[in-house]
Amino acid sequence: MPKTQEFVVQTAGEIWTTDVVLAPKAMAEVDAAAIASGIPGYDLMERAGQAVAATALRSFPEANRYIVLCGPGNNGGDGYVAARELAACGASAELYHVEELDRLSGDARTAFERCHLPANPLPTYQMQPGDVIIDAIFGAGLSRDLPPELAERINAITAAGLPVLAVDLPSGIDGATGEMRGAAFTASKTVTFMAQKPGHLLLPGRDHCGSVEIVDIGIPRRMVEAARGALKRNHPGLWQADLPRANLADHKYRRGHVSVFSGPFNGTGACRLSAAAAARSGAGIVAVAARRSAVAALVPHLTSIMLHSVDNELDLAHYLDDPRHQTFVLGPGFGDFAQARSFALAIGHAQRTLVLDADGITAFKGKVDELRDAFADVTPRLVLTPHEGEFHRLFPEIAAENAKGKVEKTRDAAGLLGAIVVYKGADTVIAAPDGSAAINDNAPPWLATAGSGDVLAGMIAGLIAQRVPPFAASCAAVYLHGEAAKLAGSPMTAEDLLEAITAAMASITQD
Ligand SMILES: NC(=O)C1=CN([C@@H]2O[C@H](COP(=O)(O)OP(=O)(O)OC[C@H]3O[C@@H](n4cnc5c(N)ncnc54)[C@H](OP(=O)(O)O)[C@@H]3O)[C@@H](O)[C@H]2O)[C@@H](O)CC1
Ligand SMILES: Nc1ncnc2c1ncn2[C@@H]1O[C@H](COP(=O)(O)OP(=O)(O)O)[C@@H](O)[C@H]1O
Ligand SMILES: [K+]
Repeated sequence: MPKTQEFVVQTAGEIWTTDVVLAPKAMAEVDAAAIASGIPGYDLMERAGQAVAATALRSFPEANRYIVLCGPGNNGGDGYVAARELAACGASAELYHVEELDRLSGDARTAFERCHLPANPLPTYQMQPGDVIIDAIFGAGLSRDLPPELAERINAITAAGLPVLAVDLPSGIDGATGEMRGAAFTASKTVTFMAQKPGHLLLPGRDHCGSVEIVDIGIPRRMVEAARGALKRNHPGLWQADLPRANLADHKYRRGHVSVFSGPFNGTGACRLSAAAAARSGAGIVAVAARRSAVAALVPHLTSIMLHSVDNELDLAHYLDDPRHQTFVLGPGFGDFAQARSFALAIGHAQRTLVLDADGITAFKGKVDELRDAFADVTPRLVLTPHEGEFHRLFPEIAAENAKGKVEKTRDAAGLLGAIVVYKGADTVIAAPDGSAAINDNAPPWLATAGSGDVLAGMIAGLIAQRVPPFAASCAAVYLHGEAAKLAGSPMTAEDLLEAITAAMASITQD
């Protein structure tokens, strides 16, 4: 079974786990569709505000005062409902508004009018120990940087260390991209509605949300599911069914062959990490393909992993004559950019599958078209695993589009290249040319250690070699990589990470 989720939807005690991620625009469309279907918009706001009040009482029972900060839109509307509910429960609730009250309209105005609590301008708020801030200033409608005086106020509250419960999103965090717009609250807890937004999962947004609670406010779940589009939170439910199952009729070649290219004589460690990771991920045979000058360095370090001498393009052509050699890793520690390019292109033209990492990515700086043409196919045969620096190097125009977040950038790169792109980091995004995308959030900080990227490239190849489709293989490998790091614990070396792959796989596979 999939592992338990950190995110839960609560409906009258019922707990619903969901991987749905909706950008604010998609959420607004769902909202509008629900209202068009006959559900009054104000009812949604009532349930949202009541859920916030319930969470405030449950999570911060020790509060002296609940300080509800309300913005000019529907996020503020949720705040007025929450304040009313808290006061009705006998709690001390005080209201502060950030804009002129005459700007309120629609459901937010109704919520304000039904609240019957005095509302004061935000600058009159005097912080006191024991205050709990309910942040209902901006949510999905944040459209620009915060005004400087509001940013200052938020920073002062943060500096005072008062606990913050955010409504939908911490104000200042862009729900679509996770970017901070001038300043942002750092919440202990965030209550959101129906589905996660990219800003809850992408950095820095994720670090500002605290724990995220997803509340069902009565929009039919089928509407949420129908709108989910192609963006998901990465978790085993997405790819578990694609993972290979042990089959008594298998032989080692049927369980997949992975070839990893080595670097030069003094740079063979990276390829050995990739090769070992491919083997640990279940590939039946793994081979290192090395330039002649590196063979002597590799011989003492390889046992179950085979070694082939592939010195030049002619050797590679012979190697590709063997139809069992289907899946390749090129880049970790490779060095020679010209040869990296010619090898990668030859693999592409030979209709094979390639995981291109590290130096293999950098080698195609300014030459993305050649790579795309060599791997052009109906289904992607190329997986690219750039970290931020490599992504900027290969896709400078996409990287410079400041209005776009990591999901859009990864999708654009995948579309441009016709490849699966795994844009690494603490919030790795995996995207396919058809727009499918997943955000990963299980990687512990200690995964950022030398060689862990080499391990990931090998894991992806190891799964692809076992016929897991490349997008599913990439999502699975990224998730298992994070799980393995958690099992290995901190501090961790890339070798420790390798050791933990088996247990990580066992923890999510059924057999
Ligand atoms: N989805 C659901 O199911 C439900 C969602 N609900 C709730 O609705 C929320 C979304 O409401 P929303 O669309 O009214 O947007 P919201 O975040 O209140 O902000 C818009 C206001 O802020 C202003 N503004 C923006 N940026 C600004 C800036 N930097 N500096 C200054 N002003 C700025 C903007 O002004 P404008 O850009 O128009 O000038 C406008 O006045 C959502 O987060 C959730 O809490 C529930 O009630 C019901 C069910
Ligand atoms: N702060 C972080 N928290 C969690 N995981 C991280 C963090 N930074 C990087 N990672 C992950 O660690 C791995 C590092 O890969 P890479 O940068 O290629 O390192 P190397 O080249 O040393 O192998 C990637 O899988 C990346 O997603
Ligand atoms: K908010």
